[in-house]
Amino acid sequence: MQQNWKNWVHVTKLDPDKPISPAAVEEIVTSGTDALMLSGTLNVTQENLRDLLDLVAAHDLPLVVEPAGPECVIFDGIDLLFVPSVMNTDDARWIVGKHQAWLRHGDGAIRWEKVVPEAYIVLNPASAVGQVTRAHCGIGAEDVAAYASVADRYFRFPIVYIEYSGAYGDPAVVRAAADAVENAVLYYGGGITSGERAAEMGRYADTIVVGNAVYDQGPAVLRETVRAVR
Ligand SMILES: CC(C)=CCC/C(C)=C/CC/C(C)=C/CC/C(C)=C/COP(=O)(O)OP(=O)(O)O
Ligand SMILES: O=P(O)(O)OC[C@@H](O)CO
Ligand SMILES: [Mg+2]
Repeated sequence: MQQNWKNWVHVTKLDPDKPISPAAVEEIVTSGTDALMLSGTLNVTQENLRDLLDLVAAHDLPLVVEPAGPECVIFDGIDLLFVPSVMNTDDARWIVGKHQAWLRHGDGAIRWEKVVPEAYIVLNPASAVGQVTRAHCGIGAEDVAAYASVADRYFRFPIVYIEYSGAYGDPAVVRAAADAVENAVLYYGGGITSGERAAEMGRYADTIVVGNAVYDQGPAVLRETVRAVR
């Protein structure tokens, strides 16, 4: 399970800050998605994370937690911990500072075999992640490609994540990132609300992430996005 993540083509991102019914969970886990990622920028706590984990744990899909800070790190009951660093911010807290604090003040119980670092390139200035990290979102395809290349070839991040959270991105930007990345797995997330959009971004990204649509349109949308990238 722990190495297999490189083969995922479709990931569903669930937000511990949003309510979800057991019926919706049932529809999500049977949609054909490869894994569930539990993540959000705002209002994620150990408590709401645990509550969501309790709802999804009975099913045997891989479970990933993607923490927005050291306070949302957990290891029990999950398969992998995807830890972001934001490439396109000037605020070093979001590149390495939170990580230093995590190791400095943590209890030393980091399960490194579960940790997968992610290089985020944040491109929607209206998203919570864009606002919180003060990412430079107005950059062009060549800038994005250069960040992707630095993340992949220099820092050797195993994942490069093109993040438009809440908005559908520019396929030309994702294509430029795909051309630039040699070894990393390329993630795309943002505004995937249909099979068409899933297919378009899935042409360039190795793995697509569907988040808000599950809540805004209902979990039925997952099946068509899964079908589009298989
Ligand atoms: C050192 C540790 C353990 C963590 C630090 C992690 C860092 C640097 C995070 C920075 C980027 C970030 C806040 C990532 C969270 C994952 C993410 C992008 C979730 C999606 O967020 P949105 O959809 O914008 O937010 P809401 O869903 O909360 O509105
Ligand atoms: O919520 P959406 O817009 O689908 O974005 C998915 C994910 O990339 C958010 O971190
Ligand atoms: Mg979100």
